[in-house]
Amino acid sequence: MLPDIDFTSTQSYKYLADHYIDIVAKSLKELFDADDQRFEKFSLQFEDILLDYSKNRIDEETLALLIQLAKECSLKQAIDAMFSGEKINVTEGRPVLHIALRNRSNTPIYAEGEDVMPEVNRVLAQMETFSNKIISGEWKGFTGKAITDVVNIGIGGSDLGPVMVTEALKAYKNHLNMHFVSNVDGTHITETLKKVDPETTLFLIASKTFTTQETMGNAHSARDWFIANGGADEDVAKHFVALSTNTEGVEKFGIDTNNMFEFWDWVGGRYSLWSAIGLSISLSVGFDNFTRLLSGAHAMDEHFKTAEFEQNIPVIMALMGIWYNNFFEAETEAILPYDQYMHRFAAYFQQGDMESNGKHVDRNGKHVDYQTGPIIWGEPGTNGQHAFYQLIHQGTKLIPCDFIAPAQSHNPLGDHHKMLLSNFFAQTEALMNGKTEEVVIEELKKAGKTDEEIKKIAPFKVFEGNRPTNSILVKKITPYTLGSMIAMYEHKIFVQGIIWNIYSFDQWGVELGKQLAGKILPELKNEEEVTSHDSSTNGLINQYKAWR
Ligand SMILES: O=P(O)(O)OC[C@H]1O[C@@](O)(CO)[C@@H](O)[C@@H]1O
Repeated sequence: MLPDIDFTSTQSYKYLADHYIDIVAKSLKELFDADDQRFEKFSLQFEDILLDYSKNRIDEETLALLIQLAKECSLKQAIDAMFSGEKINVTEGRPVLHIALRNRSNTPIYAEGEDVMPEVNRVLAQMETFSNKIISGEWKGFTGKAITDVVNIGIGGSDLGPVMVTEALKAYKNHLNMHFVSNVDGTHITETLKKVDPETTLFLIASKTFTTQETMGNAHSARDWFIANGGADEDVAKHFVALSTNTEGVEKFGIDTNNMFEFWDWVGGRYSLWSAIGLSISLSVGFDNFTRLLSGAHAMDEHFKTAEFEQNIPVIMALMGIWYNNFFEAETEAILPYDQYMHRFAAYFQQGDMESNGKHVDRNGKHVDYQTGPIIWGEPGTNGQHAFYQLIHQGTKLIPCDFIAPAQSHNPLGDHHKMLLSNFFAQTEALMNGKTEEVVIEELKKAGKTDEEIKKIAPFKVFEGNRPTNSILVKKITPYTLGSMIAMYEHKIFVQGIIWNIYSFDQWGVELGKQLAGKILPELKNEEEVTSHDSSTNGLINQYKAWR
């Protein structure tokens, strides 16, 4: 079972609260000036991934206390509980075994007493065979043509992972055109269908539950379009496949269960890209690259499961986050990949982190009296520098940032990669050191400014610095290293949930909005004035009716 510990009552928490007073009085610059071994002490390498966490507001005592906190929260017990298939998703009564989906060593992993690996491998084999048929052109549409376009219809974990990975691995993609439809806004499916030919398009209906309003709505519209453009009912099997846990729902929609790629309840939606939900990835970059993605994640799983906390990258990342979230009162974390292919990486972990740890009751159902999950956001560098770095550098909010960059580019064009990386290195240095008023004044004098001018402008040009960052340098973003990085963040999220004593694998918070939308939808289908809600909701609905 999961431990049940209030981390704020632990000894290390109390020591950390005291220690915070000391550490906050020291600037990062002072910490670096005092110890020329900081980089060596506060960086870890896992295969081709380097985590430099030395630009954090920590010293050796901080790290020791944070690790002690993890131990006092019985983190190892929790890790073992997940990997051994215990039902740690307690409110849904399920194990959490996305690690089994990428268990390339094939050691037995048990869910409810049954080794899940034979089924995992069956679906992987099905994905391989199908991917090869589509990619090779062996699979034909209803007019005998090969498939040229794949449309994945899904939302949340049935969309964000496939989108992020197919974008991040675009350098590996084949001839198939990939499209992703998620929003129930008719624009999304309409704009996509304009681009594809019913004779050569394959639709993947990706939905763990096969009940999600957006996905079912889009799937029915896609099917209607297919039939209206030459397809017949008997042709649906050649152009529609389902990725789901819900066999009955798939059959009810009218997809042949031979065209169903199954996954299981012990796979959370936001942790499902490793499952049949990853079929679009396999189609886009080939099954071999999909298995390399799995292998990279598996390697990180083994690291997470076995490494001492001091050497454990996901644990260290998690503890840095706890330090800022619960002691520095930072409310957000930015993920800033200096790689254009990784442009959806932060968006992916908006669901991954915020749907996992955006919880306000602990595992006893008691309202917490401390902060839990942070707000996750971010955009690729260098674009973010021209959008929100002003606030990160000179704003009043503390924003811990993860800077991510590949040493090698897939597109080594002229000096572009050196320019990109010069910014990657410079930003964390600038955030750490800032720029003092003395230096500002010196620069303004050199620029020939008068004392009067200097007096006016200098305060606006001062950078406090002392703004913490992690730097994650990866040799090259490949299917393998991407898999490792995704798993690295997944396990960071897990660790934080354990320390905050919350359940990270349910998502009851997404239900109320859906429930109320279900009540409002029929009200929108008539012309009557609506009075059943508060005055705001009534007013909005009635104005909509007047204007439509
Ligand atoms: O895969 P499906 O069952 O269609 O769910 C889609 C998404 O909807 C949720 O908001 C849950 O309702 C996410 O957790 C999930 O990834």
